[in-house]
Amino acid sequence: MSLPGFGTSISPEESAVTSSIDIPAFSEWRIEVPFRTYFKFKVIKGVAEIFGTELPLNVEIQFCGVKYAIYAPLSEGCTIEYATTPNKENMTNEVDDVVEYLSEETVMKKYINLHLGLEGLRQQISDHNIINSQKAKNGPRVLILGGKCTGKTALAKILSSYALKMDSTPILVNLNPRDGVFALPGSITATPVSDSFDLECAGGWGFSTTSGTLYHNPKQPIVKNVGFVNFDDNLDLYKYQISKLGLTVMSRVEEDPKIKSSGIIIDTPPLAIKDISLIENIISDFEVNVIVVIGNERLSIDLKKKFKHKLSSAQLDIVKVPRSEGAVEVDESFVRRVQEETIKEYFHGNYKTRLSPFKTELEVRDYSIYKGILSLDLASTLAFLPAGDSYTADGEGDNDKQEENSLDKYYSLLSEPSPSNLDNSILAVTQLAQKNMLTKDLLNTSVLGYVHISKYDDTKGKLRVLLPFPGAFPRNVLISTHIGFSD
Ligand SMILES: Nc1ncnc2c1ncn2[C@@H]1O[C@H](COP(=O)(O)OP(=O)(O)OP(=O)(O)O)[C@@H](O)[C@H]1O
Repeated sequence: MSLPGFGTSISPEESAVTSSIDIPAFSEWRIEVPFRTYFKFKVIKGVAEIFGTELPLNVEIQFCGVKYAIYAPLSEGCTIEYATTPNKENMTNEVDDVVEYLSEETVMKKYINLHLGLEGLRQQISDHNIINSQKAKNGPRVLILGGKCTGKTALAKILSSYALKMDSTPILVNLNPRDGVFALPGSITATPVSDSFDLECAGGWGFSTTSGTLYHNPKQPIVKNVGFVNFDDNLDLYKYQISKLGLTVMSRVEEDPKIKSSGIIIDTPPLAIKDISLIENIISDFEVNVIVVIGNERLSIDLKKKFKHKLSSAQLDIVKVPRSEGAVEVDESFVRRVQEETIKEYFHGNYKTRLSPFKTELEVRDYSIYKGILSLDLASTLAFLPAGDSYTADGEGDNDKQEENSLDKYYSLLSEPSPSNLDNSILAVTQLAQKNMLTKDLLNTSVLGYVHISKYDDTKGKLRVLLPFPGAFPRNVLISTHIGFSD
């Protein structure tokens, strides 16, 4: 058992026995569970929540590979019973210790105040919209900004979960392609949050409708492909996809009065003032009217200077909130492991929901496969072109008319598929049928789902493919991502 406020380690052997802990009111119990350990627990008394999602009473919950805070939001506090066991799926008997400590220094009250401010706006707008249905207004469009691992995603989860508790349905937008939010890493998504998150899933989000009808209500995201985990691997493609996602979200908002008054919550990759043109794009694409800056005074001052005109005309509010001490730096190997778990779960499910993926073979010649261009590769390609020439997917020269249909900054056709560029990779299946496809359609399409290529047999021209469910595979255009995975 730990002393409040001090980190200790629980080794899985010593804790085959169940222990319990009382979390005092308005404190959080921070836990870091490694991938080789299962942390099983249940709330046996009081109310407990993780990043705004309330935990059920007396129901066993299981985590592995997470850094979470269990918060007691009510004055009676709560009691948790827990035990740790080795994660057998790792095929090793080695286990790692869980790090845990109780903290009274939580920022949750400040985050709840922020939520209450947003909820006040939603109520005013909802009342206005009932009376003026012809001139209905949009709910708050909140952009969360901050440095690396400052708890942006945790705050996005808290604000969405609390909005849901007040019967709102905000759209949660994830612009960080490192995270797979109801989709695979390498994408940006927008998801109406109409039910709670499934914290036991990789990343703490839940399944999407691609997995079918499940134990926990699956969500239906709008997905745009980026194909990279680092947003600046091709900034032009990233910005383009953000603007297309913004258009889709803003038209979705118009179709549904509840979503319209609930507003939008946007999570971002770590951005600084040097990324101001990207920040300006996001603000205009999603009509952002509230910016929340986490723990970075300099950034909030710089933004206030930059958007002075919008602040004075009350078009924009900039709010600074403190960073939680619990938000910890995660290393590259941890991020990669969460990405792998997200991909594994997409095809195979998890311990609670087993899915039945389907293996099949496809003829490569039946498909057009495109691949996102890395900015670095583009720079070297352009360096080899004679002056005045531009590279297009059709291999034709440059002129004004072709410019708008040109893919040259974004995608190139994989004209020579090979094991080196296809084996162990993820392909996004677009909504585009191959027939009569225009290059600009490829940029504007959304992602229908993903497949995994385990092997490309170049002598037979066949791809060995894993699909999330059985059935005929649509002859749609495919986009090969830079996301590797071996099943
Ligand atoms: N209060 C907290 N207690 C314990 N862990 C926390 C807390 N807040 C956040 N974390 C954890 O700290 C890590 C970093 O937080 P988070 O992912 O929210 O930051 P981020 O700013 O979105 O990161 P990135 O810069 O990678 O986008 C995550 O593993 C998250 O679960």
